[in-house]
Amino acid sequence: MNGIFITFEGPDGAGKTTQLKQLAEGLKKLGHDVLVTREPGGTAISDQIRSIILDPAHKEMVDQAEVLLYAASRAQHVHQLILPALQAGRIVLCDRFIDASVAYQAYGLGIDVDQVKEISRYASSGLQATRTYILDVPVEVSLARLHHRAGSGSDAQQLDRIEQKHVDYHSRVRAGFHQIAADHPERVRVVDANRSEEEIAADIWTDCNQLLEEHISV
Ligand SMILES: Nc1ncnc2c1ncn2[C@@H]1O[C@H](COP(=O)(O)OP(=O)(O)OP(=O)(O)O)[C@@H](O)[C@H]1O
Ligand SMILES: Cc1cn([C@H]2C[C@H](O)[C@@H](COP(=O)(O)O)O2)c(=O)[nH]c1=O
Repeated sequence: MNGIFITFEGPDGAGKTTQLKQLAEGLKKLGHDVLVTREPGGTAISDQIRSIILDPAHKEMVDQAEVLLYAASRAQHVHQLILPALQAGRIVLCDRFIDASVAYQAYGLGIDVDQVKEISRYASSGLQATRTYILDVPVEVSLARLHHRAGSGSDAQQLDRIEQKHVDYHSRVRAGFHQIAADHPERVRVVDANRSEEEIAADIWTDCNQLLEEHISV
């Protein structure tokens, strides 16, 4: 497979989408063929599953169903969209991937980490990201950004079922991301996201260009 698979992770509202878009624009300007996608979502079926998972009315959803719905969305996304793009040599930038299942469902909900990883591995046929940027920010900052976005102008939206969870849950998720970074130092870069958009983008740009140079020279 010739393409490069880059994922963005971190707590809700950390600024992943903002940074992913900036990186995509920069890479496109250099002439790279970039696919921007997200989880849950990315295909028609995966987007329908996303609506079921995130609907704030679905408060009765059991943990097992949540894990399997994220995995089902991922299975469709990986096989229909991501793998063909990587086989065509494209750079795939994905807003969340398997680390989100480990952080939110394993560390957040308390489900066994290995079980969540095994289900995700099956769903993705073992696909792993080449590089993962974890945007790290104190939970009170990311939740404040979310509330600000929810209440502002054209971006206005209701908080989804996961975003509405208690601050203690979001703190466990953040700690989970820290553990993932410690477990995978070769793949994961933790980026201090409690800075300006420009400072964060500059760090990601530097690291990503180095990654591309390494990839080309292999
Ligand atoms: N560095 C930053 N400083 C201050 N505000 C920011 C920064 N980056 C993004 N924001 C703002 O915070 C809000 C959340 O940003 P964004 O949508 O990029 O986060 P996200 O991590 O993708 O959120 P979600 O988890 O909901 O997908 C937006 O209103 C965005 O404009
Ligand atoms: C892939 C994935 C996502 N989540 C959570 C994380 C977020 O709260 C939502 C997705 O919303 P976003 O605005 O697109 O970030 O879903 C999860 O719990 N598990 C996963 O595997």
